[in-house]
Amino acid sequence: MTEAEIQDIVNKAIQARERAYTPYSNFKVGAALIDNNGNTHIGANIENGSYGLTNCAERTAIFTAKTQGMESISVIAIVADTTGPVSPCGACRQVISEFANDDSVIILGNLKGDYKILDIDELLPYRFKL
Ligand SMILES: O=c1ccn([C@H]2C[C@H](O)[C@@H](CO)O2)c(=O)[nH]1
Ligand SMILES: [Zn+2]
Repeated sequence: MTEAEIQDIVNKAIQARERAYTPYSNFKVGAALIDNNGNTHIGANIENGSYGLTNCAERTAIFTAKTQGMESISVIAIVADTTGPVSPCGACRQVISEFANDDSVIILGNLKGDYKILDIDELLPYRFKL
């Protein structure tokens, strides 16, 4: 990916983050995903008063994308207001793994513009797969 392409998808994740519903943690996360068809999808974390029903930003984006015809993830960018690049939770790593392949580009960022790029083996080593 070019630097401009990286910035573009990270910016979309930053915009998606504004849609987060976080009355309990006040920790907003945004995600933007480009699927194998070249379509872009966004997601934000949606919390719930029962806490455990909270949906993370990455999973919101992935479930939306799958519903709209995604077969695999080409690129996913995830951002939060963290000191370094955001680190996705274990559940989200497993869900990303379900739709990732060896070429999937996973961009972890923050609002300051720090980012790191990983592949799925780096994000979730020795992952469960049927
Ligand atoms: O990978 C993650 C980890 C956490 N969160 C959200 C869930 C919750 O709303 C808030 C605090 O855990 O951050 C995400 O969106 N993605
Ligand atoms: Zn998560």
